[in-house]
Amino acid sequence: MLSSIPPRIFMRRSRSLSPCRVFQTNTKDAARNHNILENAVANRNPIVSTSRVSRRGILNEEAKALSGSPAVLYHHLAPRWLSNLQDRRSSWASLASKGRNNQYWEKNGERPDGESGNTRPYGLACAGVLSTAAVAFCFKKESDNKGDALLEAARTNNSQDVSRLLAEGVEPNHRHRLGWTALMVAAMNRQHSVVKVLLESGADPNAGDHFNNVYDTSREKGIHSLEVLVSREDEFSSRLSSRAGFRGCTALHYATLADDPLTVRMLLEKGANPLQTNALGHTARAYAKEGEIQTLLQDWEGKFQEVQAKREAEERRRFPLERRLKEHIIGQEGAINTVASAIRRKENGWYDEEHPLVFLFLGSSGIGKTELAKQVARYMHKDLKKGFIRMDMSEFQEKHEVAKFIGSPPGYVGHEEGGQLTKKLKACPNAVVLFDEVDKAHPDVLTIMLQLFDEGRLTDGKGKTIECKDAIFIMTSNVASDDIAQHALQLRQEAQELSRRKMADKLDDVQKNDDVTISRQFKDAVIRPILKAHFRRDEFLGRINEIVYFLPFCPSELQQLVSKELNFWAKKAKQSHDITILWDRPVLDLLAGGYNLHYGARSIKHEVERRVVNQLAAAYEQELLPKGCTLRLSVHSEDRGGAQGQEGEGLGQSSPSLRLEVVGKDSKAQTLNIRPPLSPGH
Ligand SMILES: Nc1ncnc2c1ncn2[C@@H]1O[C@H](COP(=O)(O)OP(=O)(O)OP(=O)(O)O)[C@@H](O)[C@H]1O
Repeated sequence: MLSSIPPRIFMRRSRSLSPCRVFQTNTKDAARNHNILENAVANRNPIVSTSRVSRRGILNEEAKALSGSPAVLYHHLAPRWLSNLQDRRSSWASLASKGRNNQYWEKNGERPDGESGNTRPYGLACAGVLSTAAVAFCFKKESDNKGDALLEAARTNNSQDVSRLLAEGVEPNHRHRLGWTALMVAAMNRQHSVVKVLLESGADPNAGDHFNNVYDTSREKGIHSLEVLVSREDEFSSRLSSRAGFRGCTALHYATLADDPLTVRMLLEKGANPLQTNALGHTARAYAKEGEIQTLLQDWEGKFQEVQAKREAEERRRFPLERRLKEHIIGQEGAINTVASAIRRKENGWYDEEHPLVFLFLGSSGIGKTELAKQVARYMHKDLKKGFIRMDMSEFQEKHEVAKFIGSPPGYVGHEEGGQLTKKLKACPNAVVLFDEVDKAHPDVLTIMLQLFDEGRLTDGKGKTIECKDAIFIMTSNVASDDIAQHALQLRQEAQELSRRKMADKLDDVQKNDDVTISRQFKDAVIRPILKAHFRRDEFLGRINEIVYFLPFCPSELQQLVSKELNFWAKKAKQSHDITILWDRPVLDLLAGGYNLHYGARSIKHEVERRVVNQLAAAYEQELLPKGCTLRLSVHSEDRGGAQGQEGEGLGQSSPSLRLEVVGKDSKAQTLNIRPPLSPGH
């Protein structure tokens, strides 16, 4: 029977239990401590479920209370282990005898096939395999595993061994197979000299623990929970609760839990971030006892915030928002500058704090209105998902749909659900909120939006008020988009005419510039009246901080859009099929010809898919593209019909078409003869 117990459990070190001692315990104690494991399973993560952070919840109170007396600790823990082992042993035996080996054991041993009808031999075989697996598992942690030796030396405060191992090239951030680092072990066990050596050797004080709790880790790693518990207590610390969540805890969190001001100070001085939170969102200070560590962390948080603010300001100066936005958005310089300036005013405190920032993005479809809003959200909230709220206002065209927006009042259907906007704003009151196609919203919805823009707060159907003065609201609309596009095209034509004339007159100040600016006069005389007629309320338009104009793309921007698309597909071809795609400038011009003013960048995407990606897919299907080949795209304009089937275009046309060639190792190109998918021979 004993052979089915992982031998590792018998090999616990002095701090825990020796095998003989385990079995010397009296059964009365065992009964008292019975079912600890099951209770723990039933209550997986008490820390998550309680909103209040408590040291007591995370520290293993039993061990903490008894830590001063090893003898008492032994007597306390021994029955618990005995009872757990007995429980496990009987459950393994029963599983084995039923021929239902569990996942853990399947991982460690081979399950014989085809023995479903003969459960007894299978059960015995399993028991044998289980014990073999357990032995193998025990020996897996060999002393020659230098990374693990480092962890062990950190735990036992053997700074000489730590230094030697580091000098031999062991990675200072080496992790235990269950997720923690040597620095965390040393911090939790108050091993000051080891903490010092590790920090000096480059151990990262901000690395977070991958271990969450015994049960999650057991599931994730496919290791038995008892085994995980033993490892955590033996190789990390027995002072911590097996149920609390530790994922993301740094060495600073552990030093705080260990109530060790010296280590806390050492870590802070070596760059530990006191504002860093664990997976539960708690900083180290949340686990500090009142007193020295609490004050120390509070002081450093203040210092850190100052340094962080300075660093961010410096970063903004070095890499201004305009440049960041231009990395993702082609053209639309005027729109980018307007938005970036407004955000800069807000970030630097040069704005009206009583009102949120409100933009109206105007322009035709597919020219980057939504994309700009997304990039602003990304800048403001990094990659935080809830920092960007998108509301499709065409869903709020009817009067009764106001309820969907902010929630129904008490007694009405859907009251409990709450409103779509209010729910999301509650989760992130300073989000970037996009109201797409705002012109489609019902006037009653606009009234609510006006209140939101005006007061920077919103009351939901349950009567709860959400303060959102720090939010950024962006409305988009296609209203007046044709007028804007026509005006921009006209301005561009005039600018080109002017530069042509200047060139002809050999004047110096010729500007080769496709950028045009919508004139104030056009805005006042054309756009304002259209908006007024549409929204029918001056106060609504009056609350908009900036009306931002998006203009149709000029030829050079279209080429950039085509390049962006081709690069996207080339990357995909390389990653998925090891095919290299090359193209030249005329290809960009040819594909840019597919631009449609009404569909914007979407028409370019579509053109690239139609003329390039469809051909690639057909060629691949017909096995014309061997793995590792190079494919060249070029424009072919001879009046000889072109390679049959290329792009599926007709024969005998003189209009330029796209040619796909495979370039061989000898640099010779061979035109692909792609059969149209519907050809009879296919
Ligand atoms: N200026 C641009 N630079 C780069 N990509 C763009 C640009 N404009 C549009 N796109 C791309 O085209 C697609 C559609 O763009 P977006 O959603 O921003 O259009 P929109 O102006 O909001 O149009 P709609 O009014 O139809 O919502 C996106 O994939 C986007 O990445």
